[in-house]
Amino acid sequence: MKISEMWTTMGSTLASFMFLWTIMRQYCPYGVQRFFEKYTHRIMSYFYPYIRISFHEYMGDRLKRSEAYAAVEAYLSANTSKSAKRLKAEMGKDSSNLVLTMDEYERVTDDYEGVKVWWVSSKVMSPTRSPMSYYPEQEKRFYKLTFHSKHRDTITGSYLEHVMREGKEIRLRNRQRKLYTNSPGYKWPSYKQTMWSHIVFEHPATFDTMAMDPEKKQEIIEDLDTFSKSKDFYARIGKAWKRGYLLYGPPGTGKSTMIAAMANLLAYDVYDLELTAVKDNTELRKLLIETTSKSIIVIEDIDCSLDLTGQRKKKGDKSPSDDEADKDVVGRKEAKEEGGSGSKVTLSGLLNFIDGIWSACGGERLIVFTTNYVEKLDPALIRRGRMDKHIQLSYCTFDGFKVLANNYLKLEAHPLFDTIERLIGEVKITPADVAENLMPKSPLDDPHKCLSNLIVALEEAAKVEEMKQSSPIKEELLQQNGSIKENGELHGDKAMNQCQMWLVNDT
Ligand SMILES: Nc1ncnc2c1ncn2[C@@H]1O[C@H](COP(=O)(O)OP(=O)(O)OP(=O)(O)O)[C@@H](O)[C@H]1O
Ligand SMILES: [Mg+2]
Repeated sequence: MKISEMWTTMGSTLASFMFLWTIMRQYCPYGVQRFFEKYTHRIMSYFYPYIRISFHEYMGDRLKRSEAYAAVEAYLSANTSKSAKRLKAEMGKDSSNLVLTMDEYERVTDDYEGVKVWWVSSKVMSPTRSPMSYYPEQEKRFYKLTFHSKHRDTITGSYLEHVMREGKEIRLRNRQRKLYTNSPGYKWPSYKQTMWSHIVFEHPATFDTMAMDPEKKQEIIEDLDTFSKSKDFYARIGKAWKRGYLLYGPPGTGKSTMIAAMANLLAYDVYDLELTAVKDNTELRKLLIETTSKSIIVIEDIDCSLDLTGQRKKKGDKSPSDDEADKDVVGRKEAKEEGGSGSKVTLSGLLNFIDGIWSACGGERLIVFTTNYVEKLDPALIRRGRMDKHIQLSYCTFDGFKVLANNYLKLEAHPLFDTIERLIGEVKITPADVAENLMPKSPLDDPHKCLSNLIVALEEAAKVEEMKQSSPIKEELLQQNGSIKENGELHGDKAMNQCQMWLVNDT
């Protein structure tokens, strides 16, 4: 018998067998079905000497996207996009180029040390849980690798290691850094939907553009650098690879800017956690699990986010100076209660979030809190181990001013610098205020004009300081009347007039 005839006979026999099997299945008891399936599989594998390995996008309870799947995706996008015929295009890093990956159900080949392997990208739709369920149908994507069984050791050993290593490197190179936020409001319950929504992170701040004491700046850079290279060290000392930073200081001193600079220095993603939008401690934990490594988890204005500060205080344990800040906290809480979406996150939930058992998953993460009122925070929240490094950001110094002058006006020296150096040592002015004065307001504003604006602002602020010291008028009174600061801007004239009026009334 000719070979072609043999194949034809075999094909038709198999087809008849499959047909019979389909009919039999309907009437066979389950046990008999299993028995047949098991042996069919064995017979098939005897004739079919190929091995298949699947890489599913979500494993287990689907809490996290599989790292292996992501690495394979990156590897294939770089190595096989030239041979694949159907491709998916996505915007790559810096939105400047397109990244091509294999489209679904596409098949490509790869060669490794003379061994040929096949990759197929595929997906299956998982059925909904019940006919009445409002869970949408889930897409389960996966890549399937097929190779001859005689190459088993090479493929499961060095080839897969090579794919993972290269895939991870490509992912790091092509990664668009992201700024995540936990979006409030109702979410359609779905396994696939993540707890975070994101946009591309494109903040231009760097440590070079930060106005602060140069030594302190260097110390922070070194600390961050050391942290990012300390994987083995953390493993050796038995600590989760994460570090807490507490940034505190008056408004406009650069806390948020520093977070952006940190993210840019280490090329990390940023997770901006809005605590008031987190329903309860369980949701907080889910959010934590969904963060990836190489990221900064930020909770801004931690003192205002929730009433975490007052929970351990007994009634009547308040100092009068606490009242001002407390108003903010209470105000927000009341607003939430009115809206009916109050958060049930507790202090202990937050403490566990930072260094509970779950906090170790993922690794290489910074947790950053910012606050204007460090003294109002619960000591447990900011103890070393949770918030390892406390960084105070303060009013602008002359060194800080020089950085800003260089950023805004490209000036390294100017005859007016001496005056500014003298004045800036006498008054408290935030870098945000200095920056605003240095900003050219019209095309005709030259550096001399901008520096003069700053000098005027500094002189007015100095006069106000002087009057405050020589009169019984309290600083709070001035600030309550909104005379010194309105929307974060320095209003010297207004403040001066107010002071003079009060002085006249006083005498
Ligand atoms: N140290 C600084 N170096 C450079 N620019 C700064 C610095 N501090 C503030 N600025 C400028 O002022 C603006 C406000 O700063 P930023 O938002 O970082 O202040 P903040 O400390 O986070 O204030 P808040 O406590 O109100 O959140 C920024 O856009 C930045 O341009
Ligand atoms: Mg801020």
